[in-house]
Amino acid sequence: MKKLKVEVAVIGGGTAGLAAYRSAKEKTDSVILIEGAQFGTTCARVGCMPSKLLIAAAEAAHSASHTEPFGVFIDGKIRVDGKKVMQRIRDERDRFVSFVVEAVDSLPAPDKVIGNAKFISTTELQIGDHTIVTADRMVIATGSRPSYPGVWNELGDKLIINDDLFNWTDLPKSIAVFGPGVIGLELGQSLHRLGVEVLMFGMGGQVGPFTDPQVMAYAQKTFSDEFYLDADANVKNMVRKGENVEITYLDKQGIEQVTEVEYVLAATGRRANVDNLGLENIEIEKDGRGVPIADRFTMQTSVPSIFIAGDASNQLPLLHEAADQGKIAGSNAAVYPNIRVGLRRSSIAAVFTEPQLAMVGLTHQQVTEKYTGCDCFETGSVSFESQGRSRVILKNQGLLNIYGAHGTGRFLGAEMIGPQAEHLAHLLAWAHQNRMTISQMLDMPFYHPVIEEGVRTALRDLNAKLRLGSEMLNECMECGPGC
Ligand SMILES: Cc1cc2nc3c(=O)[nH]c(=O)nc-3n(C[C@H](O)[C@H](O)[C@H](O)COP(=O)(O)OP(=O)(O)OC[C@H]3O[C@@H](n4cnc5c(N)ncnc54)[C@H](O)[C@@H]3O)c2cc1C
Ligand SMILES: NC(=O)c1ccc[n+]([C@@H]2O[C@H](COP(=O)([O-])OP(=O)(O)OC[C@H]3O[C@@H](n4cnc5c(N)ncnc54)[C@H](O)[C@@H]3O)[C@@H](O)[C@H]2O)c1
Repeated sequence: MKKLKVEVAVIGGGTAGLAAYRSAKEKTDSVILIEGAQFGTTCARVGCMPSKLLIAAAEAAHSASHTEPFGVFIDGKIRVDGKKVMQRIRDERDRFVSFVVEAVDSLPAPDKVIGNAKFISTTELQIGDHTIVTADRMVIATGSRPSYPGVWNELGDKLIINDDLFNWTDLPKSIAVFGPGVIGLELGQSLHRLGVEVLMFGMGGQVGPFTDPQVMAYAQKTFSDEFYLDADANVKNMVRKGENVEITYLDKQGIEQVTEVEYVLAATGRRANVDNLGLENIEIEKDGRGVPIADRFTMQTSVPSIFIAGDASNQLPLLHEAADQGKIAGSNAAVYPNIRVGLRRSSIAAVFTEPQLAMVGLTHQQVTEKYTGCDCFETGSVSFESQGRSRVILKNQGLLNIYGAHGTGRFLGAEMIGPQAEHLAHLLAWAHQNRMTISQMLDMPFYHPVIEEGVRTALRDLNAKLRLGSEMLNECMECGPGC
């Protein structure tokens, strides 16, 4: 058994682990990075990037087949070549992965250890069956994996997760997607737009990441209008039938249906990779899901010398959060016990469906919990259905709800479904981090005709409800038509 002794050991070589390694390395040379499978990151290999590549192909197919309302006709058949679609996704994905792998290759060889890490004690790790690492401080950055009912494994290779989909060499004819959450919607809608027959089943009515019932209802209707989506499905049975899966379910009218699909995609949420880490060998405070509890400003767990970052922390499983948390955790592991609070940005999340979905700042649920009882907040809204620029480009679907505080007039948060929500969300997140009031946001420039004018309408609505600024005018003469 090889023995290594270091100041800082980072477990997991994904986005959070790499950020932790880099920031620890700025403070001490005695750092190792332990990777259990392969470098390249979840984001590049099976997450953010290949999913956006699939969405891009779907958008191309969808735009090409929706030109007629503009008076533009494509004579002849629009053909989706599944093999070519998947080839581009895999090629581009491999390119993104290669950049990460190249960066890892450039790190000093002695700093990298390959093998699964397990805690023996708070200062000792067993790596595979070959190395014992003694480290004064550790960072857990082991990511997450899909979580689904174990009984589905009986479907064998007909049950897939996101990782499998991006290795396809062709598109299937049909798929049942379980989980209309972020991953299910992005992948399910794309496959539908590429000509795959999609059935989507949810649980308890949840659609997307929303907590605002109005915005969620809008999303449910919008996606249900496009493909079969039952957000509170009653699936009676699911069995393998040769090369297909037979699903028996009650449809939305309560009538039993039996259908066959080529694949079942489990997109029913993710769980932190902390269950195989030997945490039972150390006394560390965990939440109900067995995830070490950590201070979100320092990423320190209840064992002062152990820090956690990225999806493993189960705080906000997003790429930029993994990078930020990794930086904080790595830096604090290096300077412990003189740990510092790291930069925590305003929260922002975007889902790349069409229409896009986004959340900024406090969610509706958080605002309601914090401000109910004192009648202290209001909601300003805009529908994108009549919004000028959105109508011009025929992307006029969506609803934006913005929350603001009485008295201070401060912008608290927003949830939205709508055109270019990824960009609107950034504007709003920057305003949120700058602690702007609704009036200050309204003092900012708005061009015409742009989708951002819709944000202005919601802000005006909100200010009127907060009884700040001028009364809401239904027809704003100076704004330009349809703003
Ligand atoms: C389909 C999909 C789409 C997504 N799209 C987006 C998006 O558009 N935008 C966005 O912000 N986020 C997106 N995400 C989320 C984002 O990918 C993750 O939040 C981010 O990649 C998490 O990084 P991480 O470093 O925590 O984990 P990872 O990158 O998974 O790294 C963890 C590493 O730890 C290793 N490991 C695990 N256990 C051990 C062990 N015991 N010992 C040693 N090593 C171990 C793993 O092999 C892995 O390499 C998406 C995720 C998915 C699945
Ligand atoms: N664009 C992005 O930023 C992006 C894209 C993909 C993933 N992600 C990250 O990955 C995380 C995980 O995404 P996810 O989609 O796996 O989880 P999720 O929590 O967003 O969605 C899971 C969905 O599955 C449903 N569900 C649970 N059990 C079910 C069952 N048995 N049958 C049917 N439905 C069931 C839930 O009600 C929920 O709607 C996200 O929270 C996000 O942080 C981000």
